[in-house]
Amino acid sequence: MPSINFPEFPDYPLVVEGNEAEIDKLWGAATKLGFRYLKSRGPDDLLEGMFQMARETMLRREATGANAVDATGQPDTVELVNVAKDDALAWPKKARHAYPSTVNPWNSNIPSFRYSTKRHLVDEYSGSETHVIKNPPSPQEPPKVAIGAHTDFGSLSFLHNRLGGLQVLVPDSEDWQYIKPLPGHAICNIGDALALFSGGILRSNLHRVVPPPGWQAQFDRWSLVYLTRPGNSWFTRRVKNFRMKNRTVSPFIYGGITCKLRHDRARKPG
Ligand SMILES: O=C(O)CCC(=O)C(=O)O
Ligand SMILES: [Fe+2]
Repeated sequence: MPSINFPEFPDYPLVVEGNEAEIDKLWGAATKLGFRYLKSRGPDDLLEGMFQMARETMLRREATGANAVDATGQPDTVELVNVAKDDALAWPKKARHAYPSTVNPWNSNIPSFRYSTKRHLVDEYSGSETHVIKNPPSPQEPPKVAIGAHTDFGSLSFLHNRLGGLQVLVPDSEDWQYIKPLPGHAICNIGDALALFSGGILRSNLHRVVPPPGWQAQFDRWSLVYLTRPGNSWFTRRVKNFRMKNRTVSPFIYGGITCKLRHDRARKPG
């Protein structure tokens, strides 16, 4: 198996001070696995509040199985409550979506909605959102995959979970490995937008959620993930397809960077 630490714990104050060893650790985590632990400053009350909000919301409307988890079309087993950053910051005004009354009181309380960089200005509309996810114990043997293999669509994702079940595909292998939840830590991973912005140097790694291992499997698994996306002005724009060696190449501009997608099957250039 390739040697990779699962995952690293870069010490951010030292990174900011310019400590070479910690910078190397962060760089290694961002380029090899795309996942790392992040010491989080005690958001436990907030987490509990979000889970309670989602419990009340899900009592009104249960919906699972919106996505397939594998190539056979097997549906997922999770329930979600999603809150858009723009609505949270505009609350009690509506920015984009309407929510059940159980959601609104909590919307403006999420500190990670204040995450800000040049491409992620707090006041600029974007697709950033929080997902509160519930996966009930699986009645089936073997238990069903809860969320199928995927990469995250955004820049950075910040995940809080208490039970196991999150697995990453070990780079250059076919092995799935658990990422253990650690008290006082969030799990931070790189998504597709940051992988694109970096020209593929930063890694957006495949991951999935399976029912928690061992004795944990008897409990509902709750997790909260905040998915950041660049502001809407950092748009994606198709340029023009062209043919190359029997392939169609679709260049597009994303956040000012030109990227190229190659389709294996030749299509008529657009
Ligand atoms: O619940 C988890 O542990 C991970 C969820 C996840 O990967 C996602 O929502 O994109
Ligand atoms: Fe994910």
